[in-house]
Order: sequence, then structure tokens, then C-alpha cells
Amino acid sequence: MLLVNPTKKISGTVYAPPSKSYTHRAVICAGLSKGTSKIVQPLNSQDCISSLTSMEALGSKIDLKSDKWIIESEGILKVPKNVIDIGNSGTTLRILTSLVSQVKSNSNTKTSHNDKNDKKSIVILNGDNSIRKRPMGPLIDALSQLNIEVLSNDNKAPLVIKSSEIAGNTVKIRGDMSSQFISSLMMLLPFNSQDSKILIEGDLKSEPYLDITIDVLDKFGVNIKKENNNYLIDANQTYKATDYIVEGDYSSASYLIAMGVLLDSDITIKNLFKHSKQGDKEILSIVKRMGANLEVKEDEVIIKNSTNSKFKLKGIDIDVKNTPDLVPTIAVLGCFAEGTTTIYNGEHVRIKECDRLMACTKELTKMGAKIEEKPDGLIIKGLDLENGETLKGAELETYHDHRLIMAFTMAGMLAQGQTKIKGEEAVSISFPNFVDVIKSIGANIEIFN
Ligand SMILES: O=C(O)C1=C[C@@H](OP(=O)(O)O)[C@@H](O)[C@H](O)C1
Ligand SMILES: C=C(OP(=O)(O)O)C(=O)O
Repeated sequence: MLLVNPTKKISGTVYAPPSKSYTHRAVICAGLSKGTSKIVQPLNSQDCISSLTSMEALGSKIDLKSDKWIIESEGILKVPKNVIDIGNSGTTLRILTSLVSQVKSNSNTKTSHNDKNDKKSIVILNGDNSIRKRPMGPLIDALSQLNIEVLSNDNKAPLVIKSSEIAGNTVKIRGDMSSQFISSLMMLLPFNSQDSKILIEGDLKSEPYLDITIDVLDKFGVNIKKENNNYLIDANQTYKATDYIVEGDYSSASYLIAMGVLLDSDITIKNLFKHSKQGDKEILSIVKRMGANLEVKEDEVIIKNSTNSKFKLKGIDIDVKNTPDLVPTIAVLGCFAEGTTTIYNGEHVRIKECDRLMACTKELTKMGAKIEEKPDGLIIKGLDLENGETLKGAELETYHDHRLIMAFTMAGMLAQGQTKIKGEEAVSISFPNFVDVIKSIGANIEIFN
């Protein structure tokens, strides 16, 4: 359990952890490339380790150094000897579901049940309780359009994927549930023997994550073109081994940025690249629109004390279509902003590690927040800070969700009295040294076992 005590100010310099999304993709691309790739400054977190161990199970050789992961691959995925456990990582599950259809069995290993009619290998992907609730239907359906068969109960993990040649050249997929399905197809289709096209149906959400996929694929020698709302992939492309440096993570940095802003403090966050393709870079515009004072440099962000004792944040309307992971951060910011903060266009926020709209409403209400759940977002009425209204310490559940732990920690630092946050070990999913980092800038927080 985390014991979070009121904290007046923070100060100093911290480094944003490396990007989770970039690390996943770089590791998986390395495992698809013939030769040796070095992933420099990878995010050494539970979710990224899931991608790493999965690629190892699929035949890559991995050498872990403190600041780089060296991945050697024959450029083909091998049939794994066991079920692959992808833990809590939705990104790993979604991306690998397509790719493992391309496993090649070792020609020396004849399995007794294989006869002339059944030369298919299988790969089984499974994960934790939360992963087994994450929807997979649209991806399973898209893969069936390419003649790739995935067996499941209820369109959820565990999944049994049969190895298969890709057939066909056009695949349709809805765009409003998870961009990870589309990233998955983007990483598969370069193996197709014909040029292919991904047709996005309906609204496209979380699109910046597709830009990240295209960006990493490009570094590994694979080209994807965007045409209107669709994506074009040339036939028979090969992934090429490379050395890849991972940039800092704006989603993780959002807690550090919001903490600095809420405590009207001076802090510098390094390792944040100004021209990043990460959608969650939007946190900078969000806090600016709410009234914060910050300076954005090439590779660092400086949050500045407003030097105005009457400093107040303003409530604003925020479309989270492209930034679903910022919702818990914004929910806490909204509690301390004057007026109303409205979060909308976030239906997809309900199908993450947990239903984050429900969880933010339920838990922050325990602290006295005035927050209303809507089908696609949250309406947060700012506390009347001038008249002494504030959040109160409470004991909070976190649903094994890393982002809730970090957002609720910020709320606890601003609250009156101590806040107890259960299940703190889940921060290791994306920001393993979160507690040490925020303690180093003055957060009054400890772990209680
Ligand atoms: O591809 C990625 O790296 C991610 C895509 C997003 O999911 P959706 O596309 O499902 O919204 C995001 O929420 C997740 O944390 C990481
Ligand atoms: C939803 C997330 O990740 P994933 O989908 O990879 O589990 C997240 O990191 O907030």
C-alpha cells in the first residue's frame, strides 16, 4: 500500500521514463528482423518485458544490459514450446495475435497429429485476469478476412492462433475500439505476397499510436502509407535489424507535469522530445489551456511557479479521442480547476486495464471530488478551493491499473489527511521507479507493506 501525505511543493529535475509504446514496437520489430538489433534506453517495465519474453519464446536471442537490450533473430518467428503469457500488456497481445500466424515450425520437428490435411502449427496467447477481459473481436474478424484462424471463447484471450499464409489483399476493421488492432495488421501485412490495404470503418480513435507504429516500422525498413483514412502496405517487405534509441514517455510524464502544475512548483522534466509523435504530448497543451506556466524546450519541459499567490487552474473541455491514457491525469487536474472540466469522446477509456471512467468516478468521489460519469467521459466540477473545500484522504482501490495508482497519488498529495492507495506494485507495468522519482523531488509518500 502507498501512504500518500499532503505535499506543499516539489522541486528539482527528473527524467521521464522511456516510452512504453516505442519500446514494445522496437522489441517486436527487432524480433522480426534478421540479424542483431540494439534497443537503447528501453523501458524496463513489466509490460515491455512481456513483449521481450514473448519474442524470446518465438525464437529471438536476448541479451539484457542495463541501458540496452540486444536482440538477435533469424528473422522468422518459431513455434513456441509453450503457451505465451503476455501478462497485463494489451499492446503485446494485440500486436502478436496477427504476427504469430507467421510462425514457422522447425522442419525437423514432426508432430504426430500433423497429417497431409493439417500442417498448421498453433500458438496460444494468454495473460492475466484483466487481459482476459480485453476485447479482441474486431481483430479476430479482420484476420479471418485474411484467412487466418483464431480460436477463442467470447472473442477474448486465451487465443489459439493457427499458422497460415496471408490470403487476400484488403482488410476492413472498425477504428473506434482500439488502434492496437490496426497496429497489429500494419505489422503483419508487410509479409503478404501481394500489396495490401487496411480500410478503416467509422471513427478512428487513438490515431497517434498508429503514427508511432509507422515511425518505428520505418526505422526497421518497412514502409506504410496513409491514404485518406486507409493504410497501404507494399508486398514482401522485410524487417531490417537496426539500433534504436527509445525516446521519453509523455503518458508517464503527465503525472510529473500535472503534479508540478497542481503544486504550483518549479520542476524540470528531461527526456521529453518536443517533436515527438506521441499523442499524449497533448498534456502540455492541456495544462497550458488550464492556465499553467511552462516552457517547452527541444528535449525538456520546465514547469514554472506562477509567482502569483492567487494562481488558479481553469476548467476546460477536453476531447480525449486521441489521448485515452491521459484521462486519470486530467480527472485529478479537473478537481483543482475553477469551474467545470469536461472530458468527452472517451468510450474507449472503458476497455483498458479496467473501466477507467467508472474507476476515476468511484474512487475520486471517496475523496470528495464532484465528478459525474458520462457514457463517453467525465464531468468534473472544480472544488471551491477559496472557501477551503478540498479533497480528503481516503483508502482507494486501483484495480491493478498503473495509471490509476499514479493519478491517485497526485490527488493524495493535494488532499487533506493521508491517502492510502492499494495495489501500488502495478506501477511496475509502465513506470517502475515512480515512487522513487517523485520522492526525489519532494513527494511525501512511502510504501507500507
Ligand atoms: O499502441 C499502443 O502503444 C497503445 C495504444 C492505446 O490503446 P488503444 O489504441 O486501444 O486506445 C493506449 O491506450 C495504450 O496504452 C498503448
Ligand atoms: C492501456 C494501456 O496499455 P495496454 O493497452 O498495452 O495494456 C496503458 O498503458 O494505459
